[in-house]
Amino acid sequence: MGTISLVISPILSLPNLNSTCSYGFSRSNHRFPTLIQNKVTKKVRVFAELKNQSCSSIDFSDPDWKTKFQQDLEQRFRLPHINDNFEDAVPIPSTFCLKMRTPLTGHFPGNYSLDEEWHGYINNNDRVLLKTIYYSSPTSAGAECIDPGCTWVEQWVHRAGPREKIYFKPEEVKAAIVTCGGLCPGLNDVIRQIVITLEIYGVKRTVGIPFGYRGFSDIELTEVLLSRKVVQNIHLSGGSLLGVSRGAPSVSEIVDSLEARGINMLFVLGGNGTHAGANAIHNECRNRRLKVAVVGVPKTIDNDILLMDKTFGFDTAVEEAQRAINSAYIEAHSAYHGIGIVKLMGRSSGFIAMQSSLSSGQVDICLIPEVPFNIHGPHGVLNHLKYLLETKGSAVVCIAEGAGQNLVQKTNATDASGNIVLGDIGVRLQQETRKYFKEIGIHADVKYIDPTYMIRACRANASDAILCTVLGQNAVHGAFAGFSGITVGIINTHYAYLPIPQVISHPRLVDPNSRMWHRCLTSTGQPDFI
Ligand SMILES: Nc1ncnc2c1ncn2[C@@H]1O[C@H](COP(=O)(O)OP(=O)(O)OP(=O)(O)O)[C@@H](O)[C@H]1O
Ligand SMILES: O=P(O)(O)OC[C@H]1O[C@](O)(CO)[C@@H](O)[C@@H]1O
Ligand SMILES: [Mg+2]
Repeated sequence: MGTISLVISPILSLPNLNSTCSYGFSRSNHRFPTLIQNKVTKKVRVFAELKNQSCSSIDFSDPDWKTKFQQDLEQRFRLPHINDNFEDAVPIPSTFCLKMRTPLTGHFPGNYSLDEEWHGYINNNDRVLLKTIYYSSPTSAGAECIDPGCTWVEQWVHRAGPREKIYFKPEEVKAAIVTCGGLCPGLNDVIRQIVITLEIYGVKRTVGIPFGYRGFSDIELTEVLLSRKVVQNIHLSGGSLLGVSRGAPSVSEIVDSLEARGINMLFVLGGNGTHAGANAIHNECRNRRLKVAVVGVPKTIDNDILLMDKTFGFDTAVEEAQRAINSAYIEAHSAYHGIGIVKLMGRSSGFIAMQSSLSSGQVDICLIPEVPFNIHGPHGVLNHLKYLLETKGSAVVCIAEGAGQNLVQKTNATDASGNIVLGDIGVRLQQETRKYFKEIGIHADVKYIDPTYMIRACRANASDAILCTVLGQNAVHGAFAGFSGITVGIINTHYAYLPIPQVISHPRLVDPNSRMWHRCLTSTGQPDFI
């Protein structure tokens, strides 16, 4: 498939607020922007994320800036392929059948002609449009602009799905699946679909690596044989059939283990840390000239992976959070001057808190990491709670675990993967609320709910189950197509392959200038707390 480098590619452009240059106006105190002067817009906000990108070095007075910019992006979104290392690798016709084949014969039923015009595979030149809104001005709500004039630039990424030609003979494949990081609804659904799809291609050897990357080095842990029969019902429960862990052996140890086990397809389910690991494994395999396809499937209830509409597990988390919020509401509503506080997950990003608040319609105050707030003072949260008790009689607060970290004691601790252990803002807010109302002599009945692990451990809801199914299948198609160092995601409701570094350079964040955050504010009716 020399097509990888020869594609007549639609031009790719910078993709997302969270990973691109972005010019626009923020409604309130975004924690990143710095103000710079600009001829066109007088003042534009440039998000710190662009430090990773080339935008700051673009000379917009150059008439060719757009072309140069697009060439750069096309390069960045090019999918790494085993052909890069094995130029003589010869593809074979896909063994993945789009028409039903009978399990007994392994053949297509009749009426399938090879020269049929429609064959249903994805063409390597197919693309998915990353951005679908034309912003006529950087002042438009949520505007994500590349240049100060907010020029329209088409942004394309590679469409996911089965290719006509494959780079692995199924009988030579030993595939492995590993699930890392924290739990997330849908892990079992993805494992199941990967196993099933591999079998459809004709793979006979698929194994699960137990307890995340740890399973590669811990000799007490043995790989689990996986088949359609083994995984048939695993999606009916939450968690991961294979187990998860944080912390890991070195990349070199992992690749030693891959070599020793004869694994040549590795499916890695995890968040940004796991994907950083997957990319490092992919690079190490390249360095050692091993023909191994490493494909990620982004997993995180936090929804903090760049470029994607959402990650699997997020929808379920939002749905499950409704129960906690509703309980907090009922408690608060049934008490004299009741205040219900719910803490939801979201280490760096407030997506779960924002969407759960929006969805429930029962939240009066939503606090997320991306938007600074004060607890005390005339504009503080407590003063607004007082107002709510006086006017409504009760109040519900939904707070993300990563919110207000400047207001809690730093722990200076990290978990086994190196993630910072956060101070408990939920407990702090609860304590401060009790103290405040006691001090001002107003009765307040404060109830605190922390449902975090209950939300993470449940099985995927229907919408996530479908997402998992498509992602799992596409991960296998990507590996067979010869891509490595890639991940798969849903973008504007379509499915795409992306080079791993493009989605993990930093966590995806709620944009305080986005329509969604503004909708949340409209719904809660909360003021700025600064
Ligand atoms: N930069 C990195 N390079 C190699 N491996 C990494 C890197 N960062 C994390 N890992 C490994 O990836 C695994 C998962 O990382 P982590 O615990 O951060 O979870 P995650 O994938 O980010 O998921 P979650 O969303 O649950 O935090 C761990 O085994 C960790 O050691
Ligand atoms: O307690 P654990 O397993 O380290 O996981 C906690 C973290 O995992 C996440 O759920 C992401 O998977 C974060 O929201 C949270 O901070
Ligand atoms: Mg992480």
